[in-house]
Amino acid sequence: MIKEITLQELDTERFIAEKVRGIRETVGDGIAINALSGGVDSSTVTLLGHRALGNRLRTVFIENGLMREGEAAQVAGWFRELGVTVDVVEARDEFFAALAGIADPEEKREAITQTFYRDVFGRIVKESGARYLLQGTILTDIDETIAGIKRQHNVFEQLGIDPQDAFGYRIIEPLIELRKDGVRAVGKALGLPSEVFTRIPFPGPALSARVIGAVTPERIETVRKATAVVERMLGNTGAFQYLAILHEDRVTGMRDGKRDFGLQIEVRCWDSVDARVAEPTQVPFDTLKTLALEIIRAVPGVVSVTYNIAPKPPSTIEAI
Ligand SMILES: Nc1ncnc2c1ncn2[C@@H]1O[C@H](COP(=O)(O)OP(=O)(O)OP(=O)(O)O)[C@@H](O)[C@H]1O
Repeated sequence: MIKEITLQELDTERFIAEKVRGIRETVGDGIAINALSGGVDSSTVTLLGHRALGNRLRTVFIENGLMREGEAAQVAGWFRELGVTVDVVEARDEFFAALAGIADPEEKREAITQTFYRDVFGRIVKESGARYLLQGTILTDIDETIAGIKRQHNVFEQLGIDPQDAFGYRIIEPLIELRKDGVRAVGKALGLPSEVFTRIPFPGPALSARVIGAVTPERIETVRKATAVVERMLGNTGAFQYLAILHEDRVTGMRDGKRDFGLQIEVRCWDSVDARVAEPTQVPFDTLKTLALEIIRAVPGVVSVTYNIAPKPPSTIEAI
């Protein structure tokens, strides 16, 4: 049973000092590695690990072909400013090959987990000589995995997987006693820029969580373009999260005076505190209309844009 440290109990400087010491003791004079997505958790772990190990921590961003527009360069840029080198590793083909022909949401998650940890990351770890993986697992990830709400792709023990056997490395999880608010406080104290905190949540399976049905490079590109428009145009709503989903069904539309059996994008925008429950944001209708026109203009093949007005539950925030 992991003992929670609440935000009220958290003394950030003491926490950082203890974790830095712990990481140094565990890794000794070895090498550690970590996977950075640019989210708050892995960003905080990256800074903690660098404070403890300096260049003996290798930080990797995996270009899996499922991330948002310009994301790899943006994340690497933030960390360059902080003096941390991020290796961007190209692995698009491997992820798309693993996802080929899969439409079922759970199978997509599984294909991504396997490709990520066993194939791509497993290989990187082997090549690096690292014996330790620093990971940004937080208490909520554990709770959700145990409760069966979400199969987090960074929780192994609870799933009966021994990473040492399965992948050949030991895992260090310095944030495991914290929830998101605690992680933010630690990240801030370590000097993470506010852009990282103000980023909206983004799912582990990345844009593949927003493509209903088959995942192909073309379908991901469609949802990537729609996502860029949604993030640009709904960024000032103050909403908890906003996203675009590409549907499987095609619908009849009209483009340039001709019938066009085209694509359908669903927009979701949520008010929520902790993602457990959520209400659709009351975005002004004019904004929604402008958004729809911009998606149709910017994303080839789209003839229909819908807005989800069902709450969570029974809806979910992401599509899978
Ligand atoms: N493209 C990527 N490159 C490198 N690591 C990644 C990538 N996508 C996900 N990860 C890793 O997988 C972990 C779990 O991803 P998930 O999106 O579920 O994040 P999370 O638990 O909210 O954490 P974070 O806040 O760091 O994104 C991340 O913390 C990160 O270590």
